[in-house]
Amino acid sequence: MKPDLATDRDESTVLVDLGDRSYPIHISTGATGRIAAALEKTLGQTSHALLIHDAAVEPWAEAVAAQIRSDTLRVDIASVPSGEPSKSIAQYQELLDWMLERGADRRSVVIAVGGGVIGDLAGFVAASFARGIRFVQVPTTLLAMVDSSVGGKTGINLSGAKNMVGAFWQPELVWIDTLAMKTLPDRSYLSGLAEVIKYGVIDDAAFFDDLESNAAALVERDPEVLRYAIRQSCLSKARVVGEDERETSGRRAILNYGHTFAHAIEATAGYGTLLHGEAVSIGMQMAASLAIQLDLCDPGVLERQTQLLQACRLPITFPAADAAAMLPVMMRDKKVAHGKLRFILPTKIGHVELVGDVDPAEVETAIRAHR
Ligand SMILES: NC(=O)c1ccc[n+]([C@@H]2O[C@H](COP(=O)([O-])OP(=O)(O)OC[C@H]3O[C@@H](n4cnc5c(N)ncnc54)[C@H](O)[C@@H]3O)[C@@H](O)[C@H]2O)c1
Ligand SMILES: O=C(O)C(=O)C[C@@H](O)[C@H](O)[C@H](O)COP(=O)(O)O
Ligand SMILES: [Zn+2]
Repeated sequence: MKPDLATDRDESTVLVDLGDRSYPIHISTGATGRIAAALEKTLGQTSHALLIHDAAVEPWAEAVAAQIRSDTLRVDIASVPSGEPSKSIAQYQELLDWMLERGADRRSVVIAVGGGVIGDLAGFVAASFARGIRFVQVPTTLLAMVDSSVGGKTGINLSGAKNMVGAFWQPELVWIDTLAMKTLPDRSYLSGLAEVIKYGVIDDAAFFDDLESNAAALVERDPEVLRYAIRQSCLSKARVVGEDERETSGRRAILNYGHTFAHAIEATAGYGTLLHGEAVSIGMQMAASLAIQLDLCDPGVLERQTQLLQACRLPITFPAADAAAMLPVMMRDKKVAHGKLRFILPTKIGHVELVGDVDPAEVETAIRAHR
């Protein structure tokens, strides 16, 4: 079925300010009928686009392709199987071979249409093909709209380590149209709310308050509340990425709140068993418990976080969590420095810190608290 591209004209733009790598995040409900003009404005004249999409959003990808295809712009389309296992070396290689076969060159542009899996995978293809070609993010999940399409972290998984192979490679444009979410299943939609709540805990106490007040509307996908949540999340992410693009100063690491636990859960449970956002929800619970154990914050932080996650119907425990299996995987976390684990831990709602040299016994206790 062809998606309805009707617009309600409520649009805004957030700038990711990175000097000559700056780009806009365009947020709308129904502006995809104007994506061709936006692409031309951003990229100038382009003759070849390689559109890589999640198999589940084929109609949306076809609609985007129909908008941009012209006598002067050829659009090739590749469909990728849905799900986390597609962030693999095998799928990456298949796409590179396809790019070569389709005659891609340094003037071609990759367009990623899908959730975080497609954005990360297609972004890494763009980052590495011919040593890097331009790419555009067209996110179709809430999680991709609020997080993965912004900031230029691209990559694929190794069997025992999430996102272990990849590159920082910024898109030229992020095109968010919330109409794409009309077909998004509840489980995937709700998992995106975990990363939304993350911004409240790490960076914006007032936003956390708003989320508490509007949790029911958010779960019901109220369009106005949703656009507000997407915009606030993108503002937070853009600001943090603008301050520390490649996670060198430690500032960007705050976006990793809950992720040391989450990535270990994802890898040990098997990729795709839990959605990334679900693992992040449980990981944030473990991180908040660890912070309380280390006397960094009071239990009220965990209580408020628990209530908001539950109001958003997110999981807060993982009964199969296996601390003995998770700890060695956690040692491969990208924040590990000089062989020591480092965690992003809250001191209060709206503020987190990078904490090093944590006793593994405390980590095990925090994992067990949420089994
Ligand atoms: N690069 C980053 O900064 C960053 C940030 C956060 C997460 N991530 C990565 O993102 C991935 C998770 O992203 P996700 O939650 O979007 O998962 P996903 O890409 O797997 O999408 C979730 C599910 O929704 C389906 N889907 C997507 N759009 C749809 C639509 N509009 N209608 C119907 N079905 C649709 C997909 O087929 C899939 O089954 C993880 O690999 C995670 O590591 C990356
Ligand atoms: O953009 C970032 O920086 C993040 O940490 C955002 C996370 O939500 C995201 O899951 C990211 O892919 C994790 O990065 P990694 O460096 O820990 O693999
Ligand atoms: Zn994440």
